Amino acid sequence: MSDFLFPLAVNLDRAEVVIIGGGSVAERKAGKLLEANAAVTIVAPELSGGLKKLWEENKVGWKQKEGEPEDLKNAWLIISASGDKAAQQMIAGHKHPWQLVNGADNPSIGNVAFPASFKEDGVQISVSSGSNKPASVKEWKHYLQRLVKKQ
Ligand SMILES: C[C@@]1(CC(=O)O)c2cc3[nH]c(cc4nc(cc5[nH]c(cc(n2)[C@H]1CCC(=O)O)[C@@](C)(CC(=O)O)[C@@H]5CCC(=O)O)C(CC(=O)O)=C4CCC(=O)O)c(CCC(=O)O)c3CC(=O)O
Ligand SMILES: NC(=O)C1=CN([C@@H]2O[C@H](COP(=O)(O)OP(=O)(O)OC[C@H]3O[C@@H](n4cnc5c(N)ncnc54)[C@H](O)[C@@H]3O)[C@@H](O)[C@H]2O)C=CC1
Repeated sequence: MSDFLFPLAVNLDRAEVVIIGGGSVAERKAGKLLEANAAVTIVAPELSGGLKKLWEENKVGWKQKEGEPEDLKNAWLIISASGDKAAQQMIAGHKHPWQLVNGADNPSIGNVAFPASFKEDGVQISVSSGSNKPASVKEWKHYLQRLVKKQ
């Protein structure tokens, strides 16, 4: 991933998002994407409890298998969240150049990252490190939240 990421605020309404992996990381990403009304499909042999519930409630799709090139075809955004090297290589090798990839389990295969965000008074405030510093962006988010609340 480049060390400069362009901040773009995106409308995800009904956008096709494919998540390869069905564990706790996939569950956190799916939760945020559903808030934005994206159309989320999980590809994974097994699902976490939270994702299983979302699938039972018809809120996400589920292909119960390992990720394959075919699964990426219609995705606007692909999220790599399996922690499986073979799946990461499959995504890096088969994604189209115009597709967005979030390398949640391996930032080097991705071109987009999820910032740490909060909303206050109708304004969304997002923090991104431009590299891979999730703990640092989380601290900045908490600092900014405290600052905004004081006023
Ligand atoms: C590159 C990036 C790609 C991406 O995922 O988009 C990425 C990558 C990785 N994160 C890792 C660890 C954790 N990340 C979190 C949490 C968050 N991570 C987020 C973003 C990003 N994480 C992107 C960069 C953002 C930037 O720097 O600008 C946030 C902001 C947004 C979100 O995820 O939604 C959200 C906080 C939101 C908030 O609080 O608001 C927690 C949980 C926690 O801290 O509570 C843990 C510890 C989990 C544990 O240990 O249990 C690991 C190590 C894996 C390992 O070593 O095992 C990798 C991969 C690697 O480094 O290889
Ligand atoms: N970006 C972030 O915020 C964070 C990233 N991570 C990284 O993300 C990865 C996943 O973490 P967890 O969700 O906690 O793991 P987990 O072990 O709970 O879940 C892994 C999931 O991937 C599935 N899977 C395994 N091989 C697969 C394949 N070939 N195709 C499709 N699905 C497959 C499993 O069935 C399971 O559903 C780890 O590599 C970890 O290092 C971890 C914490 C935070």
